[in-house]
Amino acid sequence: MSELQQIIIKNLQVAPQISANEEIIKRVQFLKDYMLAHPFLKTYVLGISGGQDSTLAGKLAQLAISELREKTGDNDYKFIAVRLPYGVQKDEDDAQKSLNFIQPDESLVINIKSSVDALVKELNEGSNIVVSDFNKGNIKARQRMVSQYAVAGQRSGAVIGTDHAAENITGFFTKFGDGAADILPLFGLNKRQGKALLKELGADKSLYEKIPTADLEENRPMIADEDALGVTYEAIDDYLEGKEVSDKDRETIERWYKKSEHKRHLPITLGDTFWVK
Ligand SMILES: NC(=O)c1ccc[n+]([C@@H]2O[C@H](COP(=O)([O-])OP(=O)(O)OC[C@H]3O[C@@H](n4cnc5c(N)ncnc54)[C@H](O)[C@@H]3O)[C@@H](O)[C@H]2O)c1
Ligand SMILES: Nc1ncnc2c1ncn2[C@@H]1O[C@H](COP(=O)(O)O)[C@@H](O)[C@H]1O
Ligand SMILES: O=P(O)(O)OP(=O)(O)O
Ligand SMILES: [Mg+2]
Repeated sequence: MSELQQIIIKNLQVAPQISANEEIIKRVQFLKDYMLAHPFLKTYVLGISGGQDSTLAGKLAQLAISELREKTGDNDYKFIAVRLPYGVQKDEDDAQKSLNFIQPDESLVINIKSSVDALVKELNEGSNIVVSDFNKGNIKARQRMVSQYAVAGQRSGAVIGTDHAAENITGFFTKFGDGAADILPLFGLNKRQGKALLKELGADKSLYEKIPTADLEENRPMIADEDALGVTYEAIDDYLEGKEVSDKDRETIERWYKKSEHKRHLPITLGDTFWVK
């Protein structure tokens, strides 16, 4: 294993082997402990897309909140699931399947289309900035962030993020979009470990075998993360478990890792040295 691979595994806290059951217990406990340590907080808020990660994070959050209610007798504790389609979502059925599995205390729908389109129009007509389809995709991700924080702000909530090691390593998230959150219950897991947790939780296969997509671009609808990245999650997961991968896969993974270093830090300040070559 190269020195960089060892550093990445250590930084992203990935274990080569896990017990799915123990990971579920540990992560549900983490969500409960955080809330109990901050009595002002009463809700967890999370966007549910129909993908693997939000299904898992949502289920863990609902389990944590249900247990908190039972333990404290405080019925203000709630998990709030938020559907955030841009117009009509192609895979809405999957999102409904995910909600059905999670059984959230509350379920909201905030359509981000009008606000995203209004900003794109204003940029174009007011400032002559023509927004590309790719950049518009990142605006969608950031509008989802704004929406979730609006709900959290009204409901004494904390926003859950779904970032995990297999996304974090390549920086495959929109900076301050889906990358912005208050708490990350999937941190340290790779994609196959996330699948194992969903299986242990009794999720339908279709929920964890779904092809991962950010689905942000209109010119390339539902494009698979793996196609956008040029590397498979199998290879990324192997790399994160300290296994050998092909030279090509290693180069691709490490290129993404280096390019996205700035996303794994708070805004850069005087005195920061992580970026110095
Ligand atoms: N269809 C899809 O799958 C899809 C669509 C859109 C985005 N994505 C993915 O989501 C991610 C987001 O895209 P992105 O990374 O282009 O956008 P981003 O907004 O997350 O990050 C780019 C921004 O980061 C800042 N930045 C860039 N380099 C920096 C540096 N060295 N130091 C400090 N700040 C820096 C700049 O503000 C820049 O606009 C990518 O991984 C992309 O592939 C996927
Ligand atoms: N369409 C969506 N509805 C609700 N929440 C969404 C939607 N798309 C994305 N999200 C949230 O963002 C994260 C990251 O998604 P990626 O597929 O990894 O880009 C996702 O887990 C949801 O919480
Ligand atoms: O974040 P999600 O839930 O959309 O999962 P995926 O990244 O697999 O699309
Ligand atoms: Mg997705």
